[in-house]
Amino acid sequence: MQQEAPAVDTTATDGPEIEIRGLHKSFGANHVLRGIDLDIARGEVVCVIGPSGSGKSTLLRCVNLLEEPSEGRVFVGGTELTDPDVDIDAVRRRIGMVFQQFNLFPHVSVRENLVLPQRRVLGRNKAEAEAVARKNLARVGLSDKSEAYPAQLSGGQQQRVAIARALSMGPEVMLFDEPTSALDPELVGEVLAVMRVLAGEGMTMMVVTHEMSFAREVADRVVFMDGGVIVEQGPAAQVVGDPLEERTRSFLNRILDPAAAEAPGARGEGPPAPPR
Ligand SMILES: Nc1ncnc2c1ncn2[C@@H]1O[C@H](COP(=O)(O)OP(=O)(O)OP(=O)(O)O)[C@@H](O)[C@H]1O
Repeated sequence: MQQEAPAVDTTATDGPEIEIRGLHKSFGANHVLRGIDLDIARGEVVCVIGPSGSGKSTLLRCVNLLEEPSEGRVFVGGTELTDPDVDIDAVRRRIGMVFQQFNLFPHVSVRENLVLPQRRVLGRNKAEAEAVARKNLARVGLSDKSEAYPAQLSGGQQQRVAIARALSMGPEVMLFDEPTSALDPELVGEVLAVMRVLAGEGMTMMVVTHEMSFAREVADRVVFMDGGVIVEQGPAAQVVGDPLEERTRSFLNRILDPAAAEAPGARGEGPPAPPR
């Protein structure tokens, strides 16, 4: 029987799980990524922050070749995605991606949203796909919604289904592109809680987010991008708490509104909201 890959394979490997070298991406005359070098270790959680248009989503999309880099190399688990001879579909299966929009199939149940991709893409039999679906719905706390349709769920629940769907494919790494940006504020926490559990399990994660609380509390490393380059990176306590670069500082000042931090009722610690 075909087994689902474990969330983390601690037996492998020496090199980084994600390796990005000299990555450039242009859309016509718009040179969006201007030489990105980034290594992400197995089990590491990296948050990518930066102003709108700085190239964060494009970077993420280049990591699973939803966008084709104009120049540079990308490796996942030691396999070069940018090698023209690579079986890109096979490599992509090792990479789970969660978007701002959940993109669930609206006309089938939650359970079938998890089962169908496993059957179509991985060729799993029905019983096995159902078992994996059950396991991953439990993992995101939605076992009781298995027979519901997406429209019957809240946005937070739909995003948790989208995460469970990605996990059902047994990925080695998970990419999150602003996974909470489309959610009402009261629903953000439940999605972050699921991501926090995954991080605790040792999943390799690359997360584009404006959620500074998540970056501070969960990320092993924060990468600040501006103008298509990495301006600075390091532990969240440094990059978010005490940035070295003026560009990082002014970005953080813009999003972490000091007025809100000092508002009556604020406790003076942790990031104010909004933005989160
Ligand atoms: N498919 C595309 N075709 C043309 N231009 C694109 C495409 N995707 C992104 N861009 C451009 O690339 C630039 C960077 O966009 P990107 O979405 O990567 O930035 P971002 O940092 O993720 O911004 P945001 O925080 O607003 O999502 C923008 O100027 C955008 O218009």
